[in-house]
Amino acid sequence: MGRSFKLSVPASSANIGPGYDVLGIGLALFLTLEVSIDPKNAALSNDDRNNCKLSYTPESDGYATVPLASDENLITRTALYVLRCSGIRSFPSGTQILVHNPIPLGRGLGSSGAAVVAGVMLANEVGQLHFSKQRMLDYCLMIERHPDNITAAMMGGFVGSFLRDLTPQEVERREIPLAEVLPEPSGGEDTGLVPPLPPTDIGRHVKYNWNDKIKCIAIIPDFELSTSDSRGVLPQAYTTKDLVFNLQRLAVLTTALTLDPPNADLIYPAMQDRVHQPYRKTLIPGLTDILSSVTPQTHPGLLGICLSGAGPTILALATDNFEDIAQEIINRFSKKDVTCTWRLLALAHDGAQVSHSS
Ligand SMILES: Nc1ncnc2c1ncn2[C@@H]1O[C@H](COP(=O)(O)OP(=O)(O)OP(=O)(O)O)[C@@H](O)[C@H]1O
Ligand SMILES: N[C@@H](CCO)C(=O)O
Repeated sequence: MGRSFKLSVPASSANIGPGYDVLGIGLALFLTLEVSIDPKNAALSNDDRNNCKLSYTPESDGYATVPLASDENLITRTALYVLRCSGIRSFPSGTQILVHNPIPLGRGLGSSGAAVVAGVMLANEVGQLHFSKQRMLDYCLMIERHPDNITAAMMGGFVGSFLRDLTPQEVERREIPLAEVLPEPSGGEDTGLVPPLPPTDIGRHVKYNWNDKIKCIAIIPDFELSTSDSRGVLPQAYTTKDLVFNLQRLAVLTTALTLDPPNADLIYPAMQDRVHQPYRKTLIPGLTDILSSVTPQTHPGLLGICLSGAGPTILALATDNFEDIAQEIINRFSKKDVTCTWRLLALAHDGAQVSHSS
């Protein structure tokens, strides 16, 4: 007797200006997986050594480029890691997975966070592991090691998160290179080794309220910027002045986004940042100009503007005038020969979900 289920995981925008590696919001743009497990289909799955036939819908971002071998694809590789931590070496016989991914890859909208969350939830379902969302977060955080996108994708809503202090032994476990955590694309034999289990209860988070009048405009440049490259340009140390600048704004912003009516005089300055955006301008043509010249005064309805995650997407929060705001940013990017698309997105309040059909 076969079984099937569907997973959905929201996109996310991290940082929201001053909350580098802290704040995230789930966005109503969903990575979905349709999963069926039927031993009768085992023959169909024999193209893969881990019993898994993976495909993407043609409309998916990355349709032509993402690897489909289960030990190379980020979603299934993550799932294999979680299964192997529980002593399960592969997917159940006859596993078929159809992925639909509308989240643009490498643009700062949490595509990798959603893929990792989907992978952990996939393992939890196929392996019938019965993990809580909190324990699943631990597994996600072994792979994507900052909590902002992961927490927003798993829990949904507007969230703040941090990683608890770890003991020296736990630190050692968490700092194991990713290549030793995730199963290596092998083309060879499964070594049978049990990968390092994540420490328990690593991530702590809180869900803030959100004024639903505030909508998210994502202006998405047509080039990819990997998170690791975008983290690579950040300094190792900051001045007290710059840290205090961000902390003051962060404290005000988390409540400012809950107030009614939304107050642009409070939100716009509270979304300024001195920790990551100034350094990332070298990777994103026109960034400084866009962040400083599109304001609530030039565009009524705009509340605040920032880089989404590691970029290059720009996130504008607004109550009105969405098309004008997006078009202004698109025009400014086009002066730097960057073309863009844009989307108006609501908050995804609920985070990752699984639904069973039989
Ligand atoms: N649905 C998916 N299926 C397979 N691989 C994916 C998927 N989503 C993301 N990835 C992998 O993650 C990479 C993008 O991750 P990266 O962290 O650089 O960007 P991002 O997550 O989109 O941005 P940010 O973390 O700033 O929000 C892709 O190039 C791809 O290798
Ligand atoms: N906080 C992360 C989000 C991207 O994953 C960064 O800005 O690098």
